[in-house]
Amino acid sequence: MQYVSTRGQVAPKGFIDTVLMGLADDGGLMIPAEIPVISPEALEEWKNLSYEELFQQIFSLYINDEIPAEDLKAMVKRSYASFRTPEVTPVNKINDSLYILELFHGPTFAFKDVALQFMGEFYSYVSKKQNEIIHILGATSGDTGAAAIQGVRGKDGIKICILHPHQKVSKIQELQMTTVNDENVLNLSVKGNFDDCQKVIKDLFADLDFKAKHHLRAINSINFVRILAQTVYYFYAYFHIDAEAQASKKVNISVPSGNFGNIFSGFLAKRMGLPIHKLIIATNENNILERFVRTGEYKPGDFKSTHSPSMDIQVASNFERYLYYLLDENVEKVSEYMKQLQTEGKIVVSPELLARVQNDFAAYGASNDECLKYIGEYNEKYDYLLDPHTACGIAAYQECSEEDEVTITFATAHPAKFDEAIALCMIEQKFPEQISALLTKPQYQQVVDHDQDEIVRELEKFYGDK
Ligand SMILES: Cc1ncc(COP(=O)(O)O)c(C=O)c1O
Ligand SMILES: N[C@@H](CCOP(=O)(O)O)C(=O)O
Repeated sequence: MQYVSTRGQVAPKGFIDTVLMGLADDGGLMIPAEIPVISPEALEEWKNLSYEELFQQIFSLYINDEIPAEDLKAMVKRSYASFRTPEVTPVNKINDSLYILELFHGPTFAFKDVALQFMGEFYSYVSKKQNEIIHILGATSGDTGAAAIQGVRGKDGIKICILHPHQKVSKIQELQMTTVNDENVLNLSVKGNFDDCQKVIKDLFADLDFKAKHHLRAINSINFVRILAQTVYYFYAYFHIDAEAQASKKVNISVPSGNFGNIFSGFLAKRMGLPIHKLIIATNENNILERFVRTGEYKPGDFKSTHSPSMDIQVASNFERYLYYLLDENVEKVSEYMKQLQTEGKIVVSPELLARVQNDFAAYGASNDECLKYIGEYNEKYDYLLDPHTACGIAAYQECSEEDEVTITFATAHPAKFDEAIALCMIEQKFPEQISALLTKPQYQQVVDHDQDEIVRELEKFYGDK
């Protein structure tokens, strides 16, 4: 398997080089040159695999022979040993038309752990095997940062710097990141929003001299390995709903979305042959993706702080990967559209393309009030406490699903991470011990202006010259 850039200016690369490259050197995003298609017979055989076995099957289609099978197996085992359930991502049946895939049983209680625990292992492996210097630079609206830090803290040969928007993440997210005092971790709290943080890191990755000098590696979903690791639970979820529902109903998946990484993994799984009916994009009031699916116009709007802060994102990084497929893998057109986004501030697709978008996705943006309404309603009716991001997923399921369909909604975080919203619903929750323990710990972070030069100076100090 070779990997190419959505903008076509990078020579094809193998798997490990693709992961090390992160953002493609031409400013695009790396994607597989061809997507492998799984036959219905093979899918049938995969149904009974454990999470770890499924992971191994899927990855073996993408990694060539760059990682020996036994090394991959050991990495996967270590990655999921820290999860609180052997199923890794258990499926919970709520009623005959709704299942919830719980993605929050990892060390930092959010779906990011599923891919980032593996990525920590992967970077550690590559650092040792190939003597690579791994200097991770990432941006977070709260969950990626916590999970990435947890995945690599204290690991030899790796340093990690995470930019998060100052006072725009939940208290628990902030504590998860900033109570870590390992020498290889730096938290920069940037006076700005997530889009500002993401722009800074993308600009730094695009500066190829700076990137090479400091050995910058990406952990955000600009990195294809994140996308691939996230496809595993789409397969797992589908295989773990009732056999009868699989056989007689259309199966939708509703995904709380922001940077478009999680749902793009679903798009990939569908192209690999997983029989998903509708992929439902669930957003909050930062509803650029919903507006795109409704109107064909992709235009970042004004940033809003909502009850689901991890999805407070206007510029969805992985949109470019989807655009590549929407434009029939035409790299010139992708480059043209992305340039247009920069110069004119928007992309508008033709009615024909819009029809294809609407065939690929349904979408719904939940208001703040709806988010709280569903938290209260599901707690009362099903005794199930939704986190505010999952509540947006539920709102989208309620809005976009039909009678002959069954929907799997992804629970992307544990409610304890977002007690600010839960408290507004007048619900008192009991925190898991690992979260309560954070409340009394000292914090380590540096507050910086949203100023690239100031951030570069901090990075130069942290990464050093080697
Ligand atoms: C809890 C939670 N839900 C949903 C999302 C959105 O996922 P994505 O950015 O992959 O679209 C995020 C972060 O992005 C998140 O942290
Ligand atoms: N919500 C995310 C934003 C970054 O997304 P990523 O998938 O590109 O890492 C977060 O929690 O940081």
